[in-house]
Amino acid sequence: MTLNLDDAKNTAEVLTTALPYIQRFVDKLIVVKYGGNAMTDPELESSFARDIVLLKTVGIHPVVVHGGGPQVDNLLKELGRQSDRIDGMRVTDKSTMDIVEMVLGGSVNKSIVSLINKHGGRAIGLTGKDANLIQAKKLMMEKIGTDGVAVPVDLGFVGDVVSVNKDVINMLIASDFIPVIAPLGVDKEGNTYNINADLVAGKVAEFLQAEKLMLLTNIKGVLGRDGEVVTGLTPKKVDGLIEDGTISGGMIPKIQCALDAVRSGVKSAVIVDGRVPHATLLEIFTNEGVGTLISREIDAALSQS
Ligand SMILES: Nc1ncnc2c1ncn2[C@@H]1O[C@H](COP(=O)(O)OP(=O)(O)O)[C@@H](O)[C@H]1O
Ligand SMILES: CC(=O)N[C@@H](CCC(=O)OP(=O)(O)O)C(=O)O
Repeated sequence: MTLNLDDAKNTAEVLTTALPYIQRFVDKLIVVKYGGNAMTDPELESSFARDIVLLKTVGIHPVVVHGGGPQVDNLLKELGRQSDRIDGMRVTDKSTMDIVEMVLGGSVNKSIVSLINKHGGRAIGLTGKDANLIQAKKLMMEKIGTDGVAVPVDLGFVGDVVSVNKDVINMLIASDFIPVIAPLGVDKEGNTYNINADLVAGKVAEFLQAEKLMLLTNIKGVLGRDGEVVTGLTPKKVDGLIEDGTISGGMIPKIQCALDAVRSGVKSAVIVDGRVPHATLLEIFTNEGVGTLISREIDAALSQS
């Protein structure tokens, strides 16, 4: 086979374009939240796995936290059951918890691990229960009633993250593994909790002081009142958009986690369209990125207003 010089030049150009980004992120930790809605197409799943392997190969350290809400819904449906959601959180009774654990800690976790390993990575799957990775407590939620008074809402075995055992993750990274974490947590009494995966990803990024938190989902970014992608988000703006119903459902915990993460020291958080092939690479290796960026600079400057 003869070398096509034009093709080779293009390839070389693409590779050298990536160089400053590789230099910027080398040895840094990037937490990638892979949402259940982004796991819809085998080709996209493969491109995600290859992106993760590529990052690791060039010396960047990805930590994957995955969701799987739609996959849990599917099994519940097959079993003739259903569960309610309140502000994006699944109301989780004991038997729903068993199903959530089976799906997230079982089939979803293992299929991501297998795919990354198939592409040459060294992924290791774990839930927040392994080595007490994610210490949790019952999530307390309140809703404002029509009379303006806050009333407590019981979501069952839904957890909030108390702490993340960063030593376990750092040890895995030091041994060249790619941690793939299912969003389950455990409390001091040994109770298992179902935790929103965005929340887990945000806390993992925070405890590890990651360079970037990337939330992959099935939409081009945070959409405003006219359906446009919103930029320059401030806590105040976000509150307004939630209050008038522009931001709803699963986007509520997602945007709140992104804001919390940057306030707690993560350099930037981005909500990325996981339906774009190689979204992870495009986000890291281009200036434009492919989603709604929340950076510490924007947050600090705009939250004054
Ligand atoms: N203002 C908004 N901008 C973008 N998405 C929104 C907004 N409000 C609600 N959503 C919904 O949030 C969804 C993303 O949350 P979720 O379904 O939990 O995703 P994932 O499974 O990737 O975590 C979008 O697909 C969209 O339907
Ligand atoms: C409490 C709660 O809602 N937990 C989620 C955990 C999975 C998740 O967050 O999945 P996605 O990221 O794909 O939405 C659930 O049971 O669906």
